[in-house]
Amino acid sequence: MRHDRLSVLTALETQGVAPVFYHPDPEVCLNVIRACARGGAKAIEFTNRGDFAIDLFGDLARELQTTDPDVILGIGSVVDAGTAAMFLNRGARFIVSPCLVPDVAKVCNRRMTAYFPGCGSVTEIGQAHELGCEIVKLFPGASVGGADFVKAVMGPMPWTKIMPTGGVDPDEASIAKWFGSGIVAAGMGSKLITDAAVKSGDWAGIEAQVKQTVAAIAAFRAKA
Ligand SMILES: O=C(O)C(=O)C[C@H](O)[C@H](O)COP(=O)(O)O
Repeated sequence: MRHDRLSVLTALETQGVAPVFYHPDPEVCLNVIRACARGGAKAIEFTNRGDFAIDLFGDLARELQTTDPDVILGIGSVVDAGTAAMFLNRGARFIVSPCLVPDVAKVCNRRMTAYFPGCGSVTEIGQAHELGCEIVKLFPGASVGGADFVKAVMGPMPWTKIMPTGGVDPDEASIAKWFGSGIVAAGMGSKLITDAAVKSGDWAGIEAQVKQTVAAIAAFRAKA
């Protein structure tokens, strides 16, 4: 299945939550990724952590392209253009950074792939727009100003699409606060895919948590 830039952006906005995940064991990764997809989050950010994360990512992407072609696997924690290119060549459908790296934006634009740069200021968000980034990651979301920051940015720059990541909870109050501020999606790691669930192999629990989060976001949007 072809996942071009537009369909990746649309999928991410529609599901509203980007699961953020890393584990060194490929079987655990496949179980978590499939649980997220069954829960309604098919676009998933794997993070570039640990030795050989690139090889692990390539193996996962190759397997999923055959078994689960609707999964949209992206890579996070990419901070240089060379690494971005290597992940693109291993099947990454989108690239995420903790910071704003213009050279990564150029590589992604050359390959017509969505890039979500980490931004922590209005100036960085403006630079991301100039570099062609449709959605910017606010990172670390809860620490650089939270929902109040998003609301303030949306005043003078209402075309901005923000995806906070870092410290975002999946509960209803948190979803109301963040989505009420004008975000288009949120990255969620440790609160969505808990260490306890991963350690105990509770894939059904992860699926249920993702499903509940996607539904809560959809319900908030329907009301707003
Ligand atoms: O590595 C990345 O690309 C990151 O985005 C850093 C963290 O994994 C996320 O910020 C998740 O944060 P929590 O949802 O608070 O667990």
